[in-house]
Amino acid sequence: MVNSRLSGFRNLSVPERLARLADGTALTAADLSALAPEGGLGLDQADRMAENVVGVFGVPLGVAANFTVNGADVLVPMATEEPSVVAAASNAARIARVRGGFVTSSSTPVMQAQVQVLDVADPEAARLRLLAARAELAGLADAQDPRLAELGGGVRDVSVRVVDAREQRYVVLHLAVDVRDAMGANAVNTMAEAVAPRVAEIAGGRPLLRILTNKADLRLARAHAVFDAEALGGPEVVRDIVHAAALAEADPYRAATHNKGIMNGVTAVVLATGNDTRAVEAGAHSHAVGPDGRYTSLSHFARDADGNLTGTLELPMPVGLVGGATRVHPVAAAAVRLLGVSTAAELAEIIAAAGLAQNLAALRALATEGIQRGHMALHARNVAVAAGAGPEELPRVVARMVADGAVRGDHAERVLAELRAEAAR
Ligand SMILES: CC(C)(COP(=O)([O-])OP(=O)([O-])OC[C@H]1O[C@@H](n2cnc3c(N)ncnc32)[C@H](O)[C@@H]1OP(=O)([O-])[O-])[C@@H](O)C(=O)NCCC(=O)NCCSC(=O)C[C@@](C)(O)CC(=O)[O-]
Ligand SMILES: NC(=O)C1=CN([C@@H]2O[C@H](COP(=O)(O)OP(=O)(O)OC[C@H]3O[C@@H](n4cnc5c(N)ncnc54)[C@H](OP(=O)(O)O)[C@@H]3O)[C@@H](O)[C@H]2O)C=CC1
Repeated sequence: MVNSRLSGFRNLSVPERLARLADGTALTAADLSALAPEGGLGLDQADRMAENVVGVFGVPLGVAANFTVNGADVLVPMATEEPSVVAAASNAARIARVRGGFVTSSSTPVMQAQVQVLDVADPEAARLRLLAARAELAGLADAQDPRLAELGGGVRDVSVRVVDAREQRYVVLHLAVDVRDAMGANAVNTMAEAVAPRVAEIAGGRPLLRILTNKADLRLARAHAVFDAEALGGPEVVRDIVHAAALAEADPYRAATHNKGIMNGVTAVVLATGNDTRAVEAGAHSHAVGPDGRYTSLSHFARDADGNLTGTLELPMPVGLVGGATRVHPVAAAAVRLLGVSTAAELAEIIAAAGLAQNLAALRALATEGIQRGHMALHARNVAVAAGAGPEELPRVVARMVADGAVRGDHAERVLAELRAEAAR
């Protein structure tokens, strides 16, 4: 079993970190070479994944430490260009660990496709006719993907809505499909296109859009954790994190930033595993709109009877282990093996835990010393490089900027000039 408590991991060199991962995880030799600087996505592979390819864009892949999810330790791969994200996730997971880590759950992996029908004379009557034809439509859809049915997936429901829009009243049929371990977009889109002519015939109209909805509200992942008051810094910190979360619930201006903090964690794991970041982002933000139409926070924090902080997060999580780039991209395949997950549901739940961890780390920083100290100390490396610091100069420029409390390009240039003048003397 993996021990995610990687003490001192940050102080190792990259090859030392890789050697540490090789020991005690399911990573293969091929995975390790895919993670090495000269490994990864080759141009040939890249050329098959997208169009007009001229190169490969690298993004740092980090490993968040300290995660315990449902009683088992897990190492969480995160692909992100943003400094302090991996540190913050590890930091919050370390705090969550004190009280057992994250407890997660998820719904059945059901994605939905929509079929829009236009020019229907009596939309309400058409709705009832389509509902009466549910079994026929489900059978037609299932016939498109016999493999999915063999794997225990397939159509779970057929529903019909009448949508009053600017142009007219549309009949919109939904196919709800259990897509098992796929993200499922291609699978449900194929089904939607296949049933559309028959749907239009029954409704007495013209079919138009036949596409999945990214409001994947039937495919939810949830994470919960108790954060120990003392480990957080005391009862005042718990109190102020609750106030910070309350503002996010009430104010869309704050909610957008609060949710961006959650997505710092979510998107990094989604990208690392080769999943569709846009689909997950779209699902998350649509889920953040409550029944009253207001945009609010995806997570909730409260003080429990013992004075500790409890945090919960629920969001759509359309991610897969098959299809898309998940198996094609060698680094994504390595990331999945590092996680040790064998179902899309397990992956979805770990991503929810990473989102909650990220959110807690940011809120704790914001409710105490502010974001700049921890975040800017790590961002300082980028500022120093942009100012022209070489590898030898980097640690000294970073240390001076942090000590001076001035992590800025102009200050980096000044420090660099001073260091070079000193060296020339
Ligand atoms: C940055 C820290 C973690 C420093 O926090 P610290 O208290 O100085 O950290 P520490 O040195 O005491 O270390 C504590 C643990 O954090 C991890 N850790 C600590 N440093 C590193 C590192 N360099 N590399 C790898 N791991 C690191 C590591 O796990 C370590 O445990 P240990 O290994 O020592 O037992 C803290 O200040 C923090 O969590 N800040 C939040 C940062 C954050 O949220 N960044 C995201 C970017 S800001 C943003 O985009 C979103 C936002 C903030 O606007 C969202 C919102 O408004 O809600
Ligand atoms: N709006 C959006 O979000 C859209 C997203 N996309 C893209 O669609 C892609 C994801 O589509 P997706 O349908 O997941 O990909 P694929 O069609 O590549 O993979 C799904 C297929 O894999 C096969 N399969 C094998 N093993 C399993 C298993 N254990 N569980 C489930 N299926 C299995 C199934 O049938 P079989 O063997 O017959 O293939 C299934 O239909 C992503 O690249 C995404 O970016 C596309 C359009 C729109």
